[in-house]
Amino acid sequence: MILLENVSKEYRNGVHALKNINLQIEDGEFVYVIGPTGSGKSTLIKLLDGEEIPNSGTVMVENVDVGKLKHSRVPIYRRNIGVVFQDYRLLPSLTIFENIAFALEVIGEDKAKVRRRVREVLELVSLSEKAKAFPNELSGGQQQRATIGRAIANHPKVLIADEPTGNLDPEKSIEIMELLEKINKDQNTTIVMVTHDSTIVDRFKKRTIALEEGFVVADIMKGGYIQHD
Ligand SMILES: Nc1ncnc2c1ncn2[C@@H]1O[C@H](COP(=O)(O)OP(=O)(O)OP(=O)(O)O)[C@@H](O)[C@H]1O
Repeated sequence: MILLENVSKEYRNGVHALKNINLQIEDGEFVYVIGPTGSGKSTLIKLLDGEEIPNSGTVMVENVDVGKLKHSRVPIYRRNIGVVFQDYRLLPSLTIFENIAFALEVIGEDKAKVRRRVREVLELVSLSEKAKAFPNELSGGQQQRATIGRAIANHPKVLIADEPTGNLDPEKSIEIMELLEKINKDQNTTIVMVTHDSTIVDRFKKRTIALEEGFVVADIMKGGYIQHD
């Protein structure tokens, strides 16, 4: 479960990016976070993945008080959540197989187990044929599928995605959404996805949290309002 209680974030330059956010996201939910530019969406993601800490309030992810994590514990915490960005962030000098394997090797998994899991993940994201290719030999959609594969390799209970379809054309965006839905359904992975893409939000209906100027202004459950701050 993800729980934010009275969370505020003010950057050092005085910008109040998030103001008194209260949110609860249950295990296995698939939630969009939408809102205009500068409304605080990425800041919310950064609080969830431990990149930023709140000035006040509590951010709990799977019983971890993320805002109170020691700096040195953040990488360890991140191993148990998957993160996907708009710009893929694959390591260019490693093959797709190695990129996914790397995520498991750093947590000390043994080699045979890593190989088995990477093959499984490549199959799931439909990239088995691209195992030996390098990121720059893949299309944007394929690179994003590889990134998703890397993010879920360690069976995270939570997957956080910041504009995962932001660089893709509509057809490829649909493919990515279908993959995320499959992960959400088959593995019961909780997914929090920031998006600007209203076509996707309209087509794949899900709970939608809307931010404006750092406030949650709507929390819409597949079409019906459930909360308005
Ligand atoms: N590291 C930072 N230091 C100072 N201010 C920041 C920092 N990161 C974000 N901000 C400010 O905080 C506010 C919220 O930014 P945030 O990136 O969370 O918005 P966003 O909704 O993700 O926007 P976009 O849709 O453009 O990505 C903005 O006013 C932004 O300028």
